[in-house]
Amino acid sequence: MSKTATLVLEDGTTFTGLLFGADVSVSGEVVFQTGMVGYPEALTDPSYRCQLLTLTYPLVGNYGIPNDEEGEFGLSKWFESSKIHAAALIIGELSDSPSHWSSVKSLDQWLKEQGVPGIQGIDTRCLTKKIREKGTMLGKLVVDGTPEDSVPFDNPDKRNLVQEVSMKEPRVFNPSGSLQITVVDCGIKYNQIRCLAQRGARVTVVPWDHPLDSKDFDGLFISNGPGDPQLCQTTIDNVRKVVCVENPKPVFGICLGHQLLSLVIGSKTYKMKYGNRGHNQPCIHKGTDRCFITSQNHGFAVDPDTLPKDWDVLFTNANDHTNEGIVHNTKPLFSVQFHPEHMAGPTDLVSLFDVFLDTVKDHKDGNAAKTVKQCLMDRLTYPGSTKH
Ligand SMILES: NC(=O)CC[C@H](N)C(=O)O
Repeated sequence: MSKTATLVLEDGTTFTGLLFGADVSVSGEVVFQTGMVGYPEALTDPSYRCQLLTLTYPLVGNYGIPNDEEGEFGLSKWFESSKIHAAALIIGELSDSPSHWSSVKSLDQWLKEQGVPGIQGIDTRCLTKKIREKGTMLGKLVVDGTPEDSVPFDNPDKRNLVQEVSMKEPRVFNPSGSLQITVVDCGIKYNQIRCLAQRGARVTVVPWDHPLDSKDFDGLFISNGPGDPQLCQTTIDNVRKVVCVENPKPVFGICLGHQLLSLVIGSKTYKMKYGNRGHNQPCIHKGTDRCFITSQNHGFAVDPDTLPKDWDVLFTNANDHTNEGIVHNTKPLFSVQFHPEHMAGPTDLVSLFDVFLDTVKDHKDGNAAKTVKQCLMDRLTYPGSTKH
């Protein structure tokens, strides 16, 4: 018989459910994600660190958990990092009979092994509506028998979470690649490394606070990661040294990387009411007006009204009109808020990696006839369109 557990929100609301996974009480920030699939990828995404992740899809775990096999470039084939980073999983109903060719264990078993608790039997629709009305809240999952006061609320926005998840030493992937890309690891998802390496890059992943020197790379990539971007001052200062120069090497940032690039150039970021997490977020590309469906996982956003004059908005969210990307008008610098590389999400914009690496190659060869802004425009224009 499963133990019961209680989810306590900072406004005093409680939800009681059944414990699964590890028998441990935790606290953090309660967020919701609307994806219908992708729980192995989401749970191992370092951007979810210290978050109690609510999945709005009603039945979770039905395709089980795959074996952690090594795939291309020595990266885990199915997971986005080496372990679960979310603090807890909150769901409606747990499937106890997973069925899929790749499944080797149940979600319950995996969470137990990883020391992460889950709670099921929660009215996730009610919980999500509450978060949408009141905004993201702190919360704790308290296992039956544990005194509630012994688990204090813990605000992850007060800590530099990036430092906790970033690699400690530089590491090279695809050493025979021809274009040298330095990747600042702020909590990177493996598929970002894979997307760069698959396109011929030699990828050197460096820790979040690694000093940067343009002589060391042909292009710079800034990864996703957890927490408030304003707490990454060391990364901001390091990136500024290579970006705010007359002729910077090409730069591409994703999610936290987008927020950090924005802070580097003097724009502002803010905490959103409840963020955007899911695999069906529509983003409009400025210039072609085309709408692309994207995967997202973020709680902070860039204020586009604070962009310097030589920068432009690249994408805007069609639901809430928040900023989804920026691009320099003439220099090879751009970044996006969404995840073009997402494994469980749409691949509409995975070609942004091609644009980045083509730009890196052209710059390396002294061949950059077009701005990256124009290259993005060319790539994203509908093939049959007569408009542009
Ligand atoms: N996925 C990410 O990189 C998230 C970025 C940042 N931590 C946010 O929540 O907005």
